[in-house]
Amino acid sequence: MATADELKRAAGEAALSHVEDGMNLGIGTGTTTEAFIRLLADKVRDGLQVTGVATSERTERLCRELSIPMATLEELPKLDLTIDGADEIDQSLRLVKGGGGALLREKIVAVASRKMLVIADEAKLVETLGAFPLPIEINGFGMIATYLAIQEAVGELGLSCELILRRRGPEPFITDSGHLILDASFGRIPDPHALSNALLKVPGVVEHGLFLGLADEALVATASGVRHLTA
Ligand SMILES: O=C[C@H](O)[C@H](O)[C@H](O)COP(=O)(O)O
Repeated sequence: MATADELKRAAGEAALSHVEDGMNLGIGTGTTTEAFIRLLADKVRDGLQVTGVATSERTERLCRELSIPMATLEELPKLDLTIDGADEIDQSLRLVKGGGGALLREKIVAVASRKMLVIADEAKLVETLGAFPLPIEINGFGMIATYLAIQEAVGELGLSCELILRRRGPEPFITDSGHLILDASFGRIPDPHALSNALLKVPGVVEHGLFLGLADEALVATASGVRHLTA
């Protein structure tokens, strides 16, 4: 029986074959992506030439520690490929992301990429999105007003959710871009597009963790091998 770490490594290893010499690569955030980064660093040491653009400060630090050449998105505004993890993946490759709080930069980088490849273990595959709490990145100004406006917007869709301010210890969690995160527990999200549109109409919402129509392919590691899914 493979452990979760072994499955993450298997997905990361499979992703390496999608990386070509000379690519400008968006590099995601999270434990699965970290397994990929370590394998990528070995390839770079062996002569593979890539330039990475990180989706978080945490990823930037790890890549630099491992001597992977890095650039900013300002320097490389168009990327060949982004490789990133996910918290949930449905059959249409719609995703929930942001468990690590990197959703905003992850989405900006994914949109700047010609292709997004998701890497994950099979525990991330779901029939319907929503069991994992949906991260909603909000501006700190008027937090309570934004909280109430989200509840109202969600209610208009006939949904209800528990909204919890993410914390790191006793303090609110602050994203790399200086915002807060509300984790929204829906149980299930019957219409992700409708929810996405409703959330983005709330002015205090900066971004949410629904990635719809962004992932092109996914490599999902299972006990019997890595499944290659396409959108
Ligand atoms: O903000 C974090 C990201 O969206 C991660 O890609 C996601 O939470 C999956 O992380 P992990 O590979 O650690 O399960």
